[in-house]
Amino acid sequence: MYKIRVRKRDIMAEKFSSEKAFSKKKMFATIRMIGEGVKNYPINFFFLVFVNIFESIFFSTTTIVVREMTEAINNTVDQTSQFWGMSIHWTVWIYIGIGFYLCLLFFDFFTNFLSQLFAKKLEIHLRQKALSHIVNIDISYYSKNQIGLIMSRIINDTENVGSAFNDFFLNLIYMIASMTTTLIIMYSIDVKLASIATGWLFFMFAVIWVIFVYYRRALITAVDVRQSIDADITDRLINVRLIKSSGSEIRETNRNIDLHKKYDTKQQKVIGWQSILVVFNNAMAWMLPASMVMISVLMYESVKTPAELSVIITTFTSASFNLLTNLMVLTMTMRGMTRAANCTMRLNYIFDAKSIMEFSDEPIKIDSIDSVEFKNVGFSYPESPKNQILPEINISFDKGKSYAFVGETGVGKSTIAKMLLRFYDATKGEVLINNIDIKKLDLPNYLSLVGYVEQEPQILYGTILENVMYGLKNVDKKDVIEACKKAKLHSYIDTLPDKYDTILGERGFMFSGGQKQRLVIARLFLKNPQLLILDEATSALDNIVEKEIQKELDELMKNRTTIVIAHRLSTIKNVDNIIVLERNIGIGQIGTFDKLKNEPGRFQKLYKYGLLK
Ligand SMILES: Nc1ncnc2c1ncn2[C@@H]1O[C@H](COP(=O)(O)OP(=O)(O)OP(=O)(O)O)[C@@H](O)[C@H]1O
Repeated sequence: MYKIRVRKRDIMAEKFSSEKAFSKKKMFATIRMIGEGVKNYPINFFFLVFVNIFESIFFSTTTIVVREMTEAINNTVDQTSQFWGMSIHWTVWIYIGIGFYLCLLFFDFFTNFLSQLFAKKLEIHLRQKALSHIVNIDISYYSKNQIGLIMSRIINDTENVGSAFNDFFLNLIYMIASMTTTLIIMYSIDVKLASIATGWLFFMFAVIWVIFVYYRRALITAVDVRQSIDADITDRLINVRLIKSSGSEIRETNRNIDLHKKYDTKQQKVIGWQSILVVFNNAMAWMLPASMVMISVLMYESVKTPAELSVIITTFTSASFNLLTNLMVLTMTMRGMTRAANCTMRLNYIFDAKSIMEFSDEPIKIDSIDSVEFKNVGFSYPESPKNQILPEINISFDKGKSYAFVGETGVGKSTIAKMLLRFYDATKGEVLINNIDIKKLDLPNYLSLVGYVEQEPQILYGTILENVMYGLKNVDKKDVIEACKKAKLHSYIDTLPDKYDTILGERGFMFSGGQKQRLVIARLFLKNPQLLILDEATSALDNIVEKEIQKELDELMKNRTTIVIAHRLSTIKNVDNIIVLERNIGIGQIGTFDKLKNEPGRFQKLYKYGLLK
């Protein structure tokens, strides 16, 4: 029994504009994402937390050193202070202070080192996870989502989650440890003054929180605009031929300037809120120590000796500086939290996208393709489920025979190829390979027996050798040369200075259409597939090149089950069976070329009106 695991029947498209509201769900999602880093790199993380806590405690205890030193200096008898039953001279306090300072530097170095390391590891982990997710997801995801937007998110948001983690999590730990230590010290010295400082802190925290609500929204909007520009740029670069061939360079440049104007406006808002925050922090930074001095004098001038008063004033001024540093840290924490939450939300648009395909838990491997059958197959694209492309279709393809699908444009010929490659599953009925539902097969194993040539050959940036070998195991250069000879490409490659090591540009820019087709054909000679699918493989070529390529294809087709999707007469003339697809009917006619040519029906019309060229 083979179980079919049904995944969520829901294609989630990437969102172009992110949700603005902050929610608990998003916060937990952020923590979960950082948690993935913790799970994968626990030693790095725990050392980091450890040194960070120590750094913050060392920083806060400087207040004690300041207080003890002031007390010792004010002690006119022997210039010592009493600390935990010991009399310590003020000069010794200087050495202790230097010791604390050096420890602080030591911990500061390791906090920085380990935090950067953790952030980068988290970034790499998320990049790999995102890439693995988007190559595994089914092809319909790409009909709804812009490549540029996905790329922008993978590149920027994974990096930002890492750095935002440093801002958020480390500063949070630092702040909690340091603020707690400072407040404990303050309360142990003077409860009233410590309470006033605490009240002050709460007030500042409330104001900073409000500012952050607006800052977050402005930031989300600005990043949305930038990412949609990134997506737009990628799209234009992919289609640079269109820009060049239509002379649209200036129009494109101006369009880009306009798009960036919008980004500029949105960024001004973000910068505005950031500046308000800085001014507020600075205003408070000046006021708190001054207020502490004034309040200390007003409260204690008449009840304490000048020496006691000077100890209180120095200690509280030093402590309030520590608190203010913590407040700066709080701002960074909140900024980090904002960025981390925003990036997580956008990355989750990618991670939450579910595949709509059904995969068997125990996929079946096959050694050969002996039969191919469409049994009661009906199909609508998941992207537009109401539009039925193929009504019920029944047909079987015999081993070693060739078949050609013909029909008007948009009737669903390429859809047949897409189902055989399992880009899509039939909405109704079954596609059977060796009488097994294609859904139950081990897909990589099945596809290793299938060869596919399409109108626009897929060429990757890399050498000719890498491109011919792509997706194949256990092949060497000798085999590649042999295959290129069969595809009549070798003599051309031989004229290139770097021969098989010649780098083909992006999507094979360096090759002509015919050469690209030949490269794909060479790949298939090398692969030696049992099922060959030719989807309008020669329709983009001129007649002369097409004739040459067709010879190579005929050679490739020999004794292989071949399914051709065709527009050209020359492609289908020699196939064993022609299948005529008709809209809303499905298969209208089947027969050899000679039979259908002489039989009244759709095929004769296509033939007579020259629709098959
Ligand atoms: N991803 C998709 N989502 C929704 N509809 C689609 C999708 N891909 C194709 N279609 C529609 O499905 C129909 C059949 O497309 P298909 O590419 O199979 O036609 P075809 O017969 O090969 O056409 P042509 O001869 O022009 O290449 C078309 O109407 C097309 O618009």
